[in-house]
Amino acid sequence: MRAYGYHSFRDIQVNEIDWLRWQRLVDTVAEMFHAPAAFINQANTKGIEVLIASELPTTRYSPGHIATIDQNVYSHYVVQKNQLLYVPDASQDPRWHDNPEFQDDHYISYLGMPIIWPDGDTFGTLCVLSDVVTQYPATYLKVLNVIRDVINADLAHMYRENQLLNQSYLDPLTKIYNRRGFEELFEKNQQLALRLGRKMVLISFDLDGFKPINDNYGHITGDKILAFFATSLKSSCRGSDLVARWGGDEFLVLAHSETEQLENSVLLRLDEHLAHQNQLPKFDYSVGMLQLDPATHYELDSLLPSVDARMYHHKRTKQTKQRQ
Ligand SMILES: Nc1nc2c(ncn2[C@@H]2O[C@H](COP(=O)(O)OP(=O)(O)OP(=O)(O)O)[C@@H](O)[C@H]2O)c(=O)[nH]1
Repeated sequence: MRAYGYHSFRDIQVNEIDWLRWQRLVDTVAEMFHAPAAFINQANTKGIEVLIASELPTTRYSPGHIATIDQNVYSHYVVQKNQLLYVPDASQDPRWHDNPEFQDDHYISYLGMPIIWPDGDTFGTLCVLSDVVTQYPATYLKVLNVIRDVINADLAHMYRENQLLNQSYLDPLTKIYNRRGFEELFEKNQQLALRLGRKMVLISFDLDGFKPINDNYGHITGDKILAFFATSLKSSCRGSDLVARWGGDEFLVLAHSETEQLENSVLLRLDEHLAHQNQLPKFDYSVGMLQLDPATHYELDSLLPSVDARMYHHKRTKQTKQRQ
């Protein structure tokens, strides 16, 4: 089965206030259904990811939990069919006998509805799971439907607001975020990393000898190099990473780091991109990196001198080697 190619939620800004409202909705759903667990899940390239989980001791999955694309979980059905699914008793329904939610975690009943992006794609699910056989009355389904409509409306609002913001957040030459966009989205990404317990890494890039390139080949070629570097950098990162032109020939990336080697793989992919072009003069870059701990709240201003110092150290090391 193919991964869902939908937008990542991390591409759009979510205010803490929206998170809190969604948390209240999910907790209310669990309470109303007397259910041990309720969730808002997102279908993304990793599978089905829990975004919001009911805050109950009986809720077995936390935000960030992922059911991969090959696991036969209930929400895949809702997303793929884009329709409601009610399973009152999975033990009576052979479709679910290999579902780990049922087999391993004993969630025998499921009621879920699709949440929809404003462009019509399925965003994910609002769902209630139970460890006993259920027989929900029709009014319960109606109420869940109304709550789902509220979430759809919230999502549409965030999406539109984001589109407007994005216009003032983009650098016109390179079409990646500008300084303002990076500063604003840094905080949102930090909140999300904290919520999902994810490490992040801040990476600073500066092109080497860019002034002589401008002087020798002209400003237009300089512009093309900046645009090419930005595109290469963006495609070397994941959709959810924050990639920005900080100014001039300086770029910043804030990457969600799930594996220790993430930053190295970004650089490997970037070098591969840069090596596979022969239309523009060859150029190189210097890079500095800083690991961010999810439990610490950082101010961007206080991180920049450290990450820049690492980048300049790299630049000086290369310059020294070249002189030898
Ligand atoms: N073509 C072009 N050049 C730009 C743009 N913005 C800044 N620059 C030029 O980028 C150059 C950056 O110069 P420096 O910061 O000294 O960098 P450098 O020559 O790469 O030197 P090192 O960083 O020490 O390797 C300056 O000459 C700026 O005029 C732009 O939008 N387009």
